[in-house]
Amino acid sequence: MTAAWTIADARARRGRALVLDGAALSVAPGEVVGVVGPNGAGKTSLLRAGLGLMPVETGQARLAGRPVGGLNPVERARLVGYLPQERRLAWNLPALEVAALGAPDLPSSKALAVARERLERVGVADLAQRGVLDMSGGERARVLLARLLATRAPLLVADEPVAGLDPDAQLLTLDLLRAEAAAGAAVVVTLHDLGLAARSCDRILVLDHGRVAADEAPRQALSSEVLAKVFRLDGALVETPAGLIVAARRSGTPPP
Ligand SMILES: Nc1ncnc2c1ncn2[C@@H]1O[C@H](COP(=O)(O)OP(=O)(O)OP(=O)(O)O)[C@@H](O)[C@H]1O
Repeated sequence: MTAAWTIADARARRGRALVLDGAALSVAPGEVVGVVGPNGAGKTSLLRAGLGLMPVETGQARLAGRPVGGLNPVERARLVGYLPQERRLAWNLPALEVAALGAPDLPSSKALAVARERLERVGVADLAQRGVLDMSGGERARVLLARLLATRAPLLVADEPVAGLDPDAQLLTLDLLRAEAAAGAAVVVTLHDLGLAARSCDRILVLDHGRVAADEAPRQALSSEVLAKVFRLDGALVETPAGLIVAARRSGTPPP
């Protein structure tokens, strides 16, 4: 099966600093890949480089087997829906219209119908007519998730989609992304909650200083060794009735 997205040997700088140092990623249809790593590890840079949104010194990125650099914006938008980390919005459009921006390929009435359904899925149908700048941060984040889901793209890339969301909305977000994967999409999501990543992702890519420290099933990727080396945590994945969680304390600190 052709991978939905591959990035190989990505090397990139921000200013003079090397922020990607040979990083790689691949995701197949039906798969949810979590990208984790400490602040500044290069997660956003990897996504942006792989989508052709940031220059690279070396590296090859392909969407559905096609080099990203050779795609025009319309072709790229058909292949991937992207939720950037920065939730910046300039215009105070109603939530419904913002969500409908995810479906520019559809006639307006159909795009609005898709948008309405996605707003329902993310639990903010009652805010459909509210301006997105007149909402709480978490409500706005849900509207932007609805916009991502409205793309119906075969690859969904979400950069910290649960930031600022309440616990129920965090779990709902991952459930919705998992449902997209079950329906055949490839999903890549960056997360800081390692337990949520372990419970929700088929595979976890751990980035450390722009390099891949692990790219495996959650139990292997988030081993105690990786938690110590990459995250400077003394900890372990623990099975609970609700699934895996990470129990950890900062390395070198005494138990409570
Ligand atoms: N606009 C920028 N200009 C200069 N350096 C930048 C810029 N954005 C990011 N960087 C640097 O690039 C490196 C990687 O940043 P990146 O945003 O990819 O990390 P991240 O893993 O997504 O971090 P976080 O978890 O904090 O969101 C960091 O060292 C960061 O300081």
